[in-house]
Amino acid sequence: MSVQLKRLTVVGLGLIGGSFAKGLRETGLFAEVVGVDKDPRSRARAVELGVADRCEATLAAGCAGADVIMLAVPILAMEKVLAELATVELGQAVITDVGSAKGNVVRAAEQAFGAFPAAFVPGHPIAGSEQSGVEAANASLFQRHKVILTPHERTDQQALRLVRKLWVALGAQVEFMDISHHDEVLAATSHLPHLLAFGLVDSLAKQSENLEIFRYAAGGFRDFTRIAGSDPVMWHDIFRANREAVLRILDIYRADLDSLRAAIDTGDGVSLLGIFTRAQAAREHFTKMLARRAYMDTMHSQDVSYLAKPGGRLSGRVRVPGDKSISHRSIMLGSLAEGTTEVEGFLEGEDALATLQAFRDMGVVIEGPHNGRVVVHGVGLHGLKQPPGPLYLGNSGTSMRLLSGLLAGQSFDTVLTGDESLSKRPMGRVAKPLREMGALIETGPEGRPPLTIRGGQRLSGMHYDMPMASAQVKSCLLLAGLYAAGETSVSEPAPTRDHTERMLQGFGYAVDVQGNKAAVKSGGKLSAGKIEVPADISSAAFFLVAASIAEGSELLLEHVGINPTRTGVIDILRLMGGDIQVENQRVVGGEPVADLRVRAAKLKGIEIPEELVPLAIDEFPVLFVAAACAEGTTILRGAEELRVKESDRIQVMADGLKVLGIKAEPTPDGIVIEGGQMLGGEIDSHGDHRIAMAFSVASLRAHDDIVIRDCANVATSFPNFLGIAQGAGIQVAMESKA
Ligand SMILES: O=C(O)C1=C[C@@H](OP(=O)(O)O)[C@@H](O)[C@H](O)C1
Ligand SMILES: C=C(OP(=O)(O)O)C(=O)O
Repeated sequence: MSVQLKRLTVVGLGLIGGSFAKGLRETGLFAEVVGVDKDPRSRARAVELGVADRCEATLAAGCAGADVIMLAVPILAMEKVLAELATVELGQAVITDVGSAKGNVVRAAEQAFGAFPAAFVPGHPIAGSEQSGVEAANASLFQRHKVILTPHERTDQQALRLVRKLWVALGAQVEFMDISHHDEVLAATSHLPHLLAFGLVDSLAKQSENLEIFRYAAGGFRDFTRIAGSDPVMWHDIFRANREAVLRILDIYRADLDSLRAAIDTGDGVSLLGIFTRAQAAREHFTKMLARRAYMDTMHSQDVSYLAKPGGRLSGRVRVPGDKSISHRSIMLGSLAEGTTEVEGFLEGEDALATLQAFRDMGVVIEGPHNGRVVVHGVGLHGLKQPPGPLYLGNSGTSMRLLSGLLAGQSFDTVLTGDESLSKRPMGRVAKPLREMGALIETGPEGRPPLTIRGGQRLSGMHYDMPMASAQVKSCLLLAGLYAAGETSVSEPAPTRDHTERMLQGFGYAVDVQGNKAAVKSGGKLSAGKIEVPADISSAAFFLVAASIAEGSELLLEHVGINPTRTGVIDILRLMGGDIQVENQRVVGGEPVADLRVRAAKLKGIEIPEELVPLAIDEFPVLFVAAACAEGTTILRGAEELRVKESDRIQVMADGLKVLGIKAEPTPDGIVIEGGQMLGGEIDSHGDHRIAMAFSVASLRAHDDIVIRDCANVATSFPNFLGIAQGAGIQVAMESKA
């Protein structure tokens, strides 16, 4: 139990000061709460309303013997109050404030006290309301609101801890920020929007036909101008207090407004679309961020977990989302092409969206995605622009590796970053050959992200013999080859997915493929076209295994891409005794597509042929589940690449299968799995989407519930996995936290 403090003094009994006083009074942290206000009516009301125990008219009387003094006066009055406070005997009192700009308060404190007082903790609660005055005081006003504390370098740590504790006691979320950064951020996110709202309403109101205008002013006007109803005096004060920061952001906005004007004036539709699509995406991102915060609040930042109930049977027809590899490439090549590329069936998963956002950041106008439809306004091979900051690629290895090749040939520098999993994945495999071509690339320790790629280098074509079978490395070098002098060729130790080669050819760019070698020459151009993305066989794989292992199942998977460099999962399941029929084969946009009919079958353990490994590389987690349901032993070799995916998929799957009671022994380059009866248990997916989905499928043959932890990343490759899985007959759902 902490000791009760003696006295809190709140100077200024408006909405914020009154709410602070009332809230803390209710916590009982202080023996006494004293209010100071010039206005006798506010003082009387404060006592009547239980905001303060007593009130005083002067600082000297109110602050005597205070442990904490909160300054909640209007921001322009702060200077005067601080000057007066400096003349009062303050003892050990900690001082804090709630001003919406911090630089001016800090300067006023320095001036008043000679030097910034160590006991002063500047702060700013981001909470307000259209109401004002002590009558509006609300003890829960700050609950779940952010409070930004901007300690000065002289601020005492103990004082800071105390002020933080008070805000936390009021239910606020406390964050720390540098003083000038606070003022810049608030100028941009709060002050500028208020200025625009006040300005627009005034500007329209001054028009002679204003009555007519307002009569037709509907939702857009109302939404945009709601904040023009705020307190004019308070805002007048804020713009004077935060003058510099507001002017800086206002000038930036004025320049952008001029560009908008010019685009309208000249009929430049692509620029307008660019601005609107970028804004819409940013706004959506921001809404999600806010929603996630709200969600974390109530859920106490727990992970997303799945609960899979044992048993089930699959039936019906399923169309899984679009192919991830092809979706990435549709954005990349569409951006580098000349003309407009229309994409259908685009995967709206986080990985492909990370690629999309990266190209938006490099100035490409991209419409959508809307129901899988994306329109990319290509800028040509040399039309990308330097992004404003690092390109954040989330969980996506494909984005980072392919982009590194493409960016090595640009005239500008870029930095590529990713989430915790991507930050551990090896990038030396692309950095090394790119450097041999003349690229300048810095990596983090041990060749891991972030990658800094220096622009303006002259790349030379070369031949590279890949030490591992990797479509990402191959694609990376071919993309760099578009910018390298002469010919760039790559040979691979085993066939890997060839979507880059196919799509380049589809865009009219010559790729010379001879056996295991692919080559491009620079100097060509890409011509935009139409792309139809088939359903992703890597996502379909969960259902191929699910229907194979669940007795009595029959399922039709529609419109699945069956590019021969991707069909290892079908071959392996068939070797295990699986019953899969390929129906209605056709070629769509240069990629073979079919419907896959799968029926339950008695599976048997096999030695997986090594040449099938790269052709089923992403499907092994769920194939291991098939092996666990098969009779006998399944042996995998030559698959060490699985150890450097989103997780170490050999180890993580072995650990999970063991939890379920299956004998699974990892080897350096594979695994040995004995088929058997799966029990239930709790599995850690290590944030790996394919592990989470694989164990959801395992539940069909488990004896008990399977709880799968850390499943949020399923959205990277398979949005709405739960909905589709449930529809087909797998009893998996988000675990509800009772
Ligand atoms: O080129 C691609 O789109 C991919 C290639 C594979 O990676 P590697 O090249 O590392 O094997 C695969 O695992 C990944 O999901 C997608
Ligand atoms: C390995 C995968 O993706 P990436 O390398 O793009 O992260 C995957 O989706 O299984």
